[in-house]
Amino acid sequence: LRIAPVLTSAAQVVERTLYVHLHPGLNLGTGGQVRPVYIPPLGDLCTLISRLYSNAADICAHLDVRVLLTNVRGQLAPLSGNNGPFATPQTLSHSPEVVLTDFPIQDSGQSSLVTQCLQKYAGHCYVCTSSLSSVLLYPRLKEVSGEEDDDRGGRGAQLNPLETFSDVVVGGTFDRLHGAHKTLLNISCLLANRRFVIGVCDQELLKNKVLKELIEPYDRRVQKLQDFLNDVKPSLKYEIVPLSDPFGPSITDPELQCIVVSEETRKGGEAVNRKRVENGLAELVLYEIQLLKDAHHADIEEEKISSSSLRTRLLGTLLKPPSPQPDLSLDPYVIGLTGGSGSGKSSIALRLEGLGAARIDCDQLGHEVYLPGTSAYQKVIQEFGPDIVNEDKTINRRVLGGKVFGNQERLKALTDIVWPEIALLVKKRIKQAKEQGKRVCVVDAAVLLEAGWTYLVHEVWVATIPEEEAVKRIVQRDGVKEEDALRRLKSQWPNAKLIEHANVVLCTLWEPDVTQRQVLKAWNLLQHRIQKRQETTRSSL
Ligand SMILES: CC(=O)SCCNC(=O)CCNC(=O)[C@H](O)C(C)(C)COP(=O)(O)OP(=O)(O)OC[C@H]1O[C@@H](n2cnc3c(N)ncnc32)[C@H](O)[C@@H]1OP(=O)(O)O
Repeated sequence: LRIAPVLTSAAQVVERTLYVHLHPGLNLGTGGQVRPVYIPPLGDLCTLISRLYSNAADICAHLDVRVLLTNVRGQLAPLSGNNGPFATPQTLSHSPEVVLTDFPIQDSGQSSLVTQCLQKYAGHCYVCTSSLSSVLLYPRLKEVSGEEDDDRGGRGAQLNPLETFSDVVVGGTFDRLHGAHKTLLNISCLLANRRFVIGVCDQELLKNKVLKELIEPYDRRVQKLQDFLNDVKPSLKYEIVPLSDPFGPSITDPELQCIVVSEETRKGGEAVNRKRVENGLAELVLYEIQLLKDAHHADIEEEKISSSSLRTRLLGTLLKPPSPQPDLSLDPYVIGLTGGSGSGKSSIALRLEGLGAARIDCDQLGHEVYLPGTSAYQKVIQEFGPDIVNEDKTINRRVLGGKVFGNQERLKALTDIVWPEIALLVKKRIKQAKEQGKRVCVVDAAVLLEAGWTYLVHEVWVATIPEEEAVKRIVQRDGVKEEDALRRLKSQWPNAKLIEHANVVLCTLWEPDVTQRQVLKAWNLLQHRIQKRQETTRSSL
């Protein structure tokens, strides 16, 4: 009952990392020296950890919350010396700058005694900054009655000791480490006495994930795991290994005793045990944790806290700041919208036009450069032969497309002729848009990045869709064969490479109104950015 109000009031003080140190019954009111105590691993502690992270996801999702377990110790684990926990202060990856407590003081005269005592206590346990300060929180505790009140009394609490194990294993993708991951990791640390093995999905196992191109690189995910685990329980031996199949070391490591699973991955845990038996190894104890519910999930997102929901929320937001373009006027602000064939890029461009942008369709401009009498017309016929000319002297683009799509060399011969001509037309259209008073231009260009046109735009926005879905759409829309659709896609950059260069990513995989909401979000955020940049430019003049 205290968790939510305490987190709410702590979130007003903390900007980045909130470490949670547990000390049941901590009394700071005596004026004497207070020392940390060992806490036995109880089932109750698992509930507390899970509630802490679930409340934190609701209340202070911007904070990196970490529950520290250095002073949790099973009876079987050997004690090092007689000094109790924190014989020397523990170094955390972010040294605490302020220590907070919700210890209730009796009267205001007591506060300086309590804060002094608290600072000494914090300094004994952790290496803190020399300017460590302390803050007394006054959480607004809700009046409670009935069922909730009973819960405070411990109804349903598990005061039984938790069975712990020497070697524990878990597996997962661990993309954008969130509260549900932290619950899983923290509880696993609680269960493990000696070694904790973490399998991290990579390569093949990521193939079918939603928005897989937005998954953090393996090294970054591992780095975040190490950083978190070293803070939580530095005494454990951590082994982080890449998983290229669903089992990894869980089916071959004879020393493992327990695997931590969720309701969703329980079947996977059972499969691990079948394989272990086949391999002549003892079965693992399956410890199941509850999935954390995501109070803010949208209709296309999962009900549980999940990385795919977090990735979905990134759509339309600024993923990386645009590189400065000192030679490009800020008026109008130019968005280069690109994406593979069938990615739904044109529907996004149309929506942006509806919101007030000037839309420049480069496929359309590309067609204009083939008109008889233009400077590209003769060059293209010379390069590709007279069989691309229709009876009425126009260029048959379908025939030309057949010659270039799927043949990098021939496509390059064509684009070397037409891209400079199309770029001239784009610049002309941007100028016209400015004259019409448009503040934003959207350059809808299928191969903007391949053409090196980033010098023409302030930001790159990428429309993305999984390749299989793109093939389906192209076949349906253009009535071409599947292999032709694939050939067209292969002549463009893959999604992952496009996204690497993107400032903003949009995905049209779901219903049209979901895309519209993403576009609106991206547009609104863009308006803020434009305003800010213009203010900065004005103030620097
Ligand atoms: C930098 C830019 O993005 S400019 C715009 C793209 N245009 C070019 O690169 C010029 C070269 N391409 C062309 O001239 C024409 O596409 C042709 C002649 C090859 C074929 O013309 P058409 O049969 O009328 O096809 P169309 O121009 O509609 O293009 C078909 C698809 O191929 C894509 N495409 C066009 N050019 C290229 C290219 N150079 N590389 C890969 N894909 C391309 C189009 O964007 C379109 O994708 P969509 O499914 O998302 O609409």
